[in-house]
Amino acid sequence: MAPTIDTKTPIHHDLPTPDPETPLRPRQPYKLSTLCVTVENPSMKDQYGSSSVPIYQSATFKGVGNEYDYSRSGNPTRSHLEHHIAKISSASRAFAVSSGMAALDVILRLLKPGDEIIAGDDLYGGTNRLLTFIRSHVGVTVHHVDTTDPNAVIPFIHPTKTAMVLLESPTNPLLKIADLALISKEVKERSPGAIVVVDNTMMSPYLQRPLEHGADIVYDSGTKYLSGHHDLMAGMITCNRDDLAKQIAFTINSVGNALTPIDCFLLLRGVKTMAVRMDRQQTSSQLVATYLHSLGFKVYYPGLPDHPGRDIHERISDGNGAVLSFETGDKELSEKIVASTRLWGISVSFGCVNSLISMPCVMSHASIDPATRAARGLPEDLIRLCVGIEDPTDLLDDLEHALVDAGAIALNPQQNKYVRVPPVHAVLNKAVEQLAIGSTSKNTNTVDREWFVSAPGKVILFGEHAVVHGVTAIAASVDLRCYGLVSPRNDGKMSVRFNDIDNFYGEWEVEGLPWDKSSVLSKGDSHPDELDAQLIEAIHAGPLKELGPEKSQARNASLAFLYMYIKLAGTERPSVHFGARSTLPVGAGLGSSASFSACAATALLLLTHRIVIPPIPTPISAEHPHLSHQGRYALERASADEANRWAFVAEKILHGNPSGVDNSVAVFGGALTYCRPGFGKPSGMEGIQGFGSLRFLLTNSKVPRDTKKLVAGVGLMKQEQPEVVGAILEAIENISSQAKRSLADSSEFGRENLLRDLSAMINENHKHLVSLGVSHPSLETIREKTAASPYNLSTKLTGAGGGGCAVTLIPDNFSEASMKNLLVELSQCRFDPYLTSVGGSGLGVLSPYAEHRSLGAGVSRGQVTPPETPDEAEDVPSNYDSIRASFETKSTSELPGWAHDLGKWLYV
Ligand SMILES: Nc1ncnc2c1ncn2[C@@H]1O[C@H](COP(=O)(O)OP(=O)(O)OP(=O)(O)O)[C@@H](O)[C@H]1O
Ligand SMILES: C[C@@](O)(CCO)CC(=O)[O-]
Repeated sequence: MAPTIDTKTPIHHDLPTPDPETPLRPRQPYKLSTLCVTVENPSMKDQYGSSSVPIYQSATFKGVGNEYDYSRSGNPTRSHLEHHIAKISSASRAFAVSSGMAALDVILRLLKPGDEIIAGDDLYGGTNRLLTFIRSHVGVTVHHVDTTDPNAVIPFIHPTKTAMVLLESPTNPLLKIADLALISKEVKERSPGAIVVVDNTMMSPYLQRPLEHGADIVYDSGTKYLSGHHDLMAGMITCNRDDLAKQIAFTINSVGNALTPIDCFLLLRGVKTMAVRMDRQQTSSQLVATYLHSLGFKVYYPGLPDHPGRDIHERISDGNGAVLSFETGDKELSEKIVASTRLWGISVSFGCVNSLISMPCVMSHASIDPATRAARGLPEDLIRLCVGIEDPTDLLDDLEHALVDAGAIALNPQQNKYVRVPPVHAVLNKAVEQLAIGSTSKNTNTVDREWFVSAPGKVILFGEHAVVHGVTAIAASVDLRCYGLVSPRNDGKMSVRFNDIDNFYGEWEVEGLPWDKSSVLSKGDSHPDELDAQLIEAIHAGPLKELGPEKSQARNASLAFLYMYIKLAGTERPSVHFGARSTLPVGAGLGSSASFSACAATALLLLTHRIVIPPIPTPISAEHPHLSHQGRYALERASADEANRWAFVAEKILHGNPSGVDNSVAVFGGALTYCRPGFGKPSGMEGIQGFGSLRFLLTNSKVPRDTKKLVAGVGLMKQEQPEVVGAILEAIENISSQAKRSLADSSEFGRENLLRDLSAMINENHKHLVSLGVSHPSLETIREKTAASPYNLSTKLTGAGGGGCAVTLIPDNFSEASMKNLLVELSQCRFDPYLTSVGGSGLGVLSPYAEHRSLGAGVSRGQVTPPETPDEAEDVPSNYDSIRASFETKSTSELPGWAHDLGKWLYV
């Protein structure tokens, strides 16, 4: 069957420039983006006026001598697509086939044995593979040359033998630029019969139309930008020469690789949005390229000022596209970066609305053998980025996290910005970490066994108790912290000291602990959801058997620590001491247990190398703006997540049924909304802005209470009166979500309105907590005192209630004199009032690097002997100066300043 395509009559492009309305108001031709979205073919009007081209899903058409008879030869949906692509490609003819490679195959069938091709040396791997095939099976000679240099092409042009010059610009993946116009001219002058073919996939017709620059045939993989969604495969061939169009149509019809009607439909739909997609994608690409370039990576992108082909590219194209690549200097490092991204999908191909990352040498270009890759200058460590339409901030943030996780960049605390780590160091550092992680030998490095950590307490503004049952809570860190220090012993014992709980000291033989009652967790394993009841029982019956009910606080804290020690240190069993100290009131609703849990978990995770501190970055000269760092993020997110998971384990031991909000604030700091998983709705935490500017008064009623019991009490009430409690939970959820909205829109909303609304919500939330039975007369007294004239303040209980602390919102216009009076009044009632700021840093670790330590600040070995401490420190190597003695003897008020002065703290 002959193709139905009429190759003689050029396509009449629709949407011609409109006539001027008056000579004074000339009208411009429509822009390409308008043409892209307007799919109209004046010679194929739809009988029903459908606004979208219908899918003619029919293999055959009835009748004889009609325009369409068999879909291999022609199909109305395909005709529409071909007409449209021709229109936006400055072409008279277009052909749609089943893939980009099918398009090239059709084009290469123009060749005959003995012909010569000149092709680029940085071609897509699939192109290369097909060229190799036709070389051996058709007897065509292929010359690979650097087409970025027209002078390199000229010597290969033979007046009669050169049948085809195959060009790509920019090339994939090195983004080399070929002067399509100049090469076309040179070829035509020297070998008039040669055909110039351009693979335009990297640019799409929206950004580059090589037919306008002298090319004879252009092809595109329609799978990429033309369709834009990676939901179809297609190839497009365009040309302006009838002789070539005839041969191409003949081949497509003979081979039967024309595009199916449904794919034609999808492709046509995709093309309509191509202009907006490409605009967004290339704007983001420019940001990504600039960012990587500023870090000192070798970046290939024509939008960068130092790109060698930039001038030529600007002349022949309308934009820089959305593919770029960069070198890291090390293949292994590149593999780590690629594996560490979350938003950037690891995938071959490009042109999709989603961003992709790949390593050409192991993916799209793997079909080129390594020697050839090397000969063509394709770096093995090259990473290709294909930028999508996601928010560029997220793309940059994800990339930055991947670079940090892989060790390619690291925070330079002096400069407070990320800088590139020279590749050798990055790989070495990571190798050292790996070694440490993989080590099973007893740790002999003393410094490796001293870790000083700290974590903040929290104030819950809305949603305590309800959060345990799936309601969203709003909480923020407070400027009171727990500190944890793990330090070495060398006598086969392990010990704990809890200064804040009657200065409790406990000591055990390491080998005497109930190791056999615990299943050892492998390095990569997470703790299961359920606590190991057998281990808990064994710890109670063994190491803790002497601690009676009067020592329940110490017993619980020791249990939490021993449990994690046995679970985490099972293979190493280091002889260490752990001390905890807090500037927070213990058991008062300000999250003392969560900050203790975060400290104990983190110290143990560092001790057992399950989390590691990022290597010290080596500064480079190039400045670059830090994208996400706001005084935090010096500790990697993965480490923070792991610390948070284990802090939650300790919280379970201390609390019974914690929601996880307290430990999340202790680890991540700031202010956040938190919703516990498992309630059939979106869970997790989200940072909130606008909280940090609020002022709060915390008042400790000093009435002791037990969070575990209070939480269990609400749980019981829920079981007994599900409807009553359900309604309360719903009301609290409404408060939280309204508060979240108000805080998020505070600038629009107005500060005064925000404070007024928050006050009202505080009162309402407290009433619901009263209904849940978790208030206390002392808390009601604090409420009355703060609500009375002239203060008129709103107060609610915070945390578990039943005593503990109340939180009062302080309006901006609250006078200092009133504050003074209120503080006096509350103190006279024997309460402890405390003005606090919220939203500070989360988990912190004192940097282990000598460069970050302040000499002398913490050194006290031999100066002070901690009370009741055995002399085990004598066994510690003499070149080691522990900070333990000072840690255990500083007064609570001195503690934060002393810790701060020890050196650089790295925060989550
Ligand atoms: N500095 C510390 N040293 C040792 N153990 C501590 C320390 N801080 C808290 N704990 C442990 O946490 C327990 C207190 O937890 P509890 O949940 O009752 O209070 P909270 O966490 O301050 O209040 P909330 O959970 O309502 O915020 C203590 O009994 C102790 O076991
Ligand atoms: C009472 C509670 O909601 C907050 C304790 O600070 C318990 C929890 O969420 O784990």
